[in-house]
Formats: sequence, structure tokens, C-alpha cells
Amino acid sequence: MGNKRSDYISWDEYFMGVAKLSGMRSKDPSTQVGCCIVSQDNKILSMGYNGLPRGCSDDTFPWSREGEDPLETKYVYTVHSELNAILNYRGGSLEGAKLYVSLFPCNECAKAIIQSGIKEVIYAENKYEDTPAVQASMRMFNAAGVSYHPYQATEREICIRL
Ligand SMILES: O=c1ccn([C@H]2C[C@H](O)[C@@H](COP(=O)(O)O)O2)c(=O)[nH]1
Ligand SMILES: [Zn+2]
Repeated sequence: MGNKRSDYISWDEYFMGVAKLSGMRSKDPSTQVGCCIVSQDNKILSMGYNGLPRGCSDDTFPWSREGEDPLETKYVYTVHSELNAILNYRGGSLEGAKLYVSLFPCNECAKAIIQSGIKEVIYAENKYEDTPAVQASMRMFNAAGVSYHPYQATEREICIRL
């Protein structure tokens, strides 16, 4: 009998990989965020990425970051990846689940994460860590007993020919 493969991807690589792949569906030209929610026994429960709500066309709604009129920016319309992943879940409770995400969750996502019962957040990037939104997320996670830690990046690069 032969030996098993040794270069298989770890659970963390798998779930962060799925989160990042999901983020590749985003139409946001500046920041693509992907999310993967996982049960305590390592089953993928849901995925999401930042995008517009159903019925709101990617081609007619704005993707700008700035504008004199807030209604002409993306911020008032976009559903964040974490919220999409939570709302996409069809299986009942997310109590005790883990959430892998490519960007540290904002305060609005943090509220949804806490209220859905998710207990652990693993994030790849935290480029807005000095903003009130992220500071508020950390404060709420600390109070609510949601643990968060950065993804420990590996040297692995995955190229999938499609
Ligand atoms: O918790 C979060 C925070 C942000 N996002 C999304 C929302 C926007 O589409 C981008 C951020 O765009 P910037 O141009 O970098 O301001 O990220 C999210 O999905 N989850
Ligand atoms: Zn958010």
C-alpha cells in the first residue's frame, strides 16, 4: 500500500482559500472581500463576498469610493461579505461557528457576527485597523467573547487552471 500525499493543504489554507476565491466574485474595483463560515467540525456552512443586493444591477449602481453625493458612492449600497455569508446560510443556527474572511470585519458585520453566534474570526488582512469601525468591532468582539486572530500565512501559492 502506498503512502498518503504529504503536500495537501491545511484546514486553514483550505478555508482561507475558499474565502479568497469567493472574494474573486466581487465587482468592487478597489477591495474584494471574501468570507467562508465553517462549523466546529470543519464543514463549510456558507460563503459570501461584497456585492450589491439582489435586483440592484452591478452595471447601474455606483462603485465609486468618493463623491459629493453619498448616493453616488458604493458605500450606501454594498452588502458586506460577512453579512452576505450569514444571510446566505440556509441551515439554521451558526452558533459556535468560525468565520474566515480576507479583511477584518467592520462594526456592522461585527454586530451580525456576534448576533448569529459565531465565536471565532480568522482574518487575512486588517488594512483599516486604525478606523473607528474596526476599533468598534474589536471592542464588541472582546465584550461578546468572540475571539479573533490573523490568519498565519504560509508560503503556498495555489494556481487553478480554469
Ligand atoms: O466588513 C467589511 C468591510 C468592508 N467590506 C467591503 C465593502 C466595500 O465593498 C469594500 C471596502 O471598500 P474600500 O474601497 O476599501 O473602502 O469592502 C466588506 O465586505 N466587509
Ligand atoms: Zn462589514
